[in-house]
Amino acid sequence: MSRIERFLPRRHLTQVSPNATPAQGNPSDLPNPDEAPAIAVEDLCKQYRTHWAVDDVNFIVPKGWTVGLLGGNGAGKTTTIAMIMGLVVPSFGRAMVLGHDMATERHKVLSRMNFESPYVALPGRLTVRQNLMVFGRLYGVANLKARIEELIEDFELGDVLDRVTGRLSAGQKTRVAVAKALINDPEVLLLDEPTASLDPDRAEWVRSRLRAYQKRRGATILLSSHNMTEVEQLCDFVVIMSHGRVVAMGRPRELAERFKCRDLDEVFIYLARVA
Ligand SMILES: Nc1ncnc2c1ncn2[C@@H]1O[C@H](COP(=O)(O)OP(=O)(O)OP(=O)(O)O)[C@@H](O)[C@H]1O
Repeated sequence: MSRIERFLPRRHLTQVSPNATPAQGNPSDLPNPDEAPAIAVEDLCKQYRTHWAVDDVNFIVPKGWTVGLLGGNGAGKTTTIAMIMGLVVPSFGRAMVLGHDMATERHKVLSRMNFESPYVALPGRLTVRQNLMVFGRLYGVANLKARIEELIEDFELGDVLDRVTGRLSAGQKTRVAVAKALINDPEVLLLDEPTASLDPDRAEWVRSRLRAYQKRRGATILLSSHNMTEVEQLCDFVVIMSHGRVVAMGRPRELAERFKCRDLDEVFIYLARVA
């Protein structure tokens, strides 16, 4: 049995096939079934009092893939991501990143990963430049000044660099937060609704920056989003959750065919009503 098959969910639909190709990649980008996935979520559960926020979730994210974690409000996406980051300890099961159990060994892997969410604010009283310096030092970035200069150029931060972060517009804060998330050139990037507060034009701009980063770095991205068009554009594969459980997995187009829907939007609405 290959490593990928070991992570097959017990009850739910298609897992990433070892013969699959990332949609955004090229045919040589087959996931190696014997290579450890970048992220492996195994029998993951989180109980809050009597409520199971995450209930026996299994999936993998092969190296270099972009996987979307979808589901309605309260489905368990943020709790799953928090366990993958090692911020919430699972009640049962484990979340592995680059071969390390995040509940016990996150110190070994934190410098190789990063996170962005518009709901997690950067320190508001620091200027943008100070925030980038602080997070760069926390992540132990070598040649930090040069890395910050690259990010200023990539994310067009020159005009806000010496402004206090807390007083920026939502769109400007998102640009800074994505730049912060890339400061350590992460191999694994977790994004919780990265474009939630942006207008369509800015959202597309951020997606283009993320695509460029993923391509240059070969990074692995796990992305939660309520924007199905965004997911179709960015993701090779999606995992859909409802009430703490995985209810469907597959490539966006395959899922639409499987559920006889026109697109992922319709799949989402269908599963939200029946799952
Ligand atoms: N710290 C907590 N204490 C108690 N219950 C919690 C806690 N965190 C999350 N929950 C509950 O767990 C469930 C899953 O929440 P979670 O935030 O993971 O969902 P989500 O899929 O990210 O939702 P949304 O799309 O609305 O952000 C919800 O019912 C929520 O109320």
